[in-house]
Amino acid sequence: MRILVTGGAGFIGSHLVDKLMENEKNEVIVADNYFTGSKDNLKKWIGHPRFELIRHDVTEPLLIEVDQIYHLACPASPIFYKYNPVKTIKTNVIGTLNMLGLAKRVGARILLTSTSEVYGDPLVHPQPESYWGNVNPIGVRSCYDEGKRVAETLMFDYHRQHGIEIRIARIFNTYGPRMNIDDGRVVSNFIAQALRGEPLTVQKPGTQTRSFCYVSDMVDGLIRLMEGENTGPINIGNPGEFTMIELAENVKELINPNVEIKMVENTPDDPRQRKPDITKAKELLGWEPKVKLRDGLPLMEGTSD
Ligand SMILES: NC(=O)c1ccc[n+]([C@@H]2O[C@H](COP(=O)([O-])OP(=O)(O)OC[C@H]3O[C@@H](n4cnc5c(N)ncnc54)[C@H](O)[C@@H]3O)[C@@H](O)[C@H]2O)c1
Ligand SMILES: O=C(O)[C@H]1O[C@H](OP(=O)(O)OP(=O)(O)OC[C@H]2O[C@@H](n3ccc(=O)[nH]c3=O)[C@H](O)[C@@H]2O)[C@H](O)[C@@H](O)[C@@H]1O
Repeated sequence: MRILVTGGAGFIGSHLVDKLMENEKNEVIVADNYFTGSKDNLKKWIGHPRFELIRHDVTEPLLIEVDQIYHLACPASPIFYKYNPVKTIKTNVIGTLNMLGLAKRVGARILLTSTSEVYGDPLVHPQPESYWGNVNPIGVRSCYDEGKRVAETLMFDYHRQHGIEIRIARIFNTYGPRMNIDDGRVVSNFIAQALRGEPLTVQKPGTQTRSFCYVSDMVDGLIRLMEGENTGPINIGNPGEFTMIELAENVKELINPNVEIKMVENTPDDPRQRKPDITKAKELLGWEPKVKLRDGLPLMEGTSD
């Protein structure tokens, strides 16, 4: 099996590559432009005979021969996807179009890593896949959430029109080693702050919730979805729900009990609550997360691997 992983030099992508490389029948090709990812995340595979790394931007066509495509390429942290929003839209729309074109040409199965952000600031809680969402089409997050919604539409149109085999995962907040320590996402921020002895910056009101999935559980879910028979979309995430104040208290207790918790201003359109309904993943993929937040957080500490 020859497998392309776009965005494979990033956080989730590099853990996925590690897992795929464990199977000696797999050859893995990573295409990445290194915007938020790094070769360092893949250093143990560089030079391996079953591994290839290509510097490539998915907004440009890619002509290779593969059997499966895991399409992850896209900045995921809000500070990075808002940095150049037009580029984020191009990555989601033109990038997904190019990867679907590749899938069509070579007859490959393609999996898109969509996001819980397609539900916007959800009015239904927890969120099942049947919920169509509450998304601001013109806000500062729209390049990402509307971009992913169009990417999902493209996937289904290629499926219906051209018979492409598609899989869509709606990923909920994921954490683990190799997150960029300066990437602004809440778990990496709090851990970095706790290790430096700086106050943990809880954005107001602090009662907003998220559900955090450890990366090994995420990778397991993505591979099961790819190998299974269902197109999705399927939510992949951990249903344990925490307020940002609770998360800060957990990090304080587990990593550095001496740090303060400080309330700071928030950014526009921050979703107030988020928790996956994972009934479909349980029934169709036989998947549910194993790692609890309190067990996963200490695994982040001071490591790059
Ligand atoms: N981590 C999460 O909590 C989360 C949640 C929902 C969805 N997702 C999705 O999962 C995927 C991976 O997220 P992550 O957390 O590993 O993020 P990440 O930023 O660590 O990885 C993204 C990778 O894509 C690469 N990339 C970005 N734009 C590209 C382009 N135009 N061409 C080629 N490569 C490009 C980056 O360099 C990076 O290596 C993304 O599609 C993201 O939207 C992640
Ligand atoms: O899971 C998802 O679907 C999406 O979740 C995240 O987006 P978001 O939940 O906004 O992620 P964070 O930036 O980590 O923020 C989470 C919460 O923490 C808060 N926060 C963030 C940073 C901080 O220092 N303090 C803090 O309280 C934010 O206000 C927000 O309420 C990801 O970064 C997206 O890539 C992903 O698609």
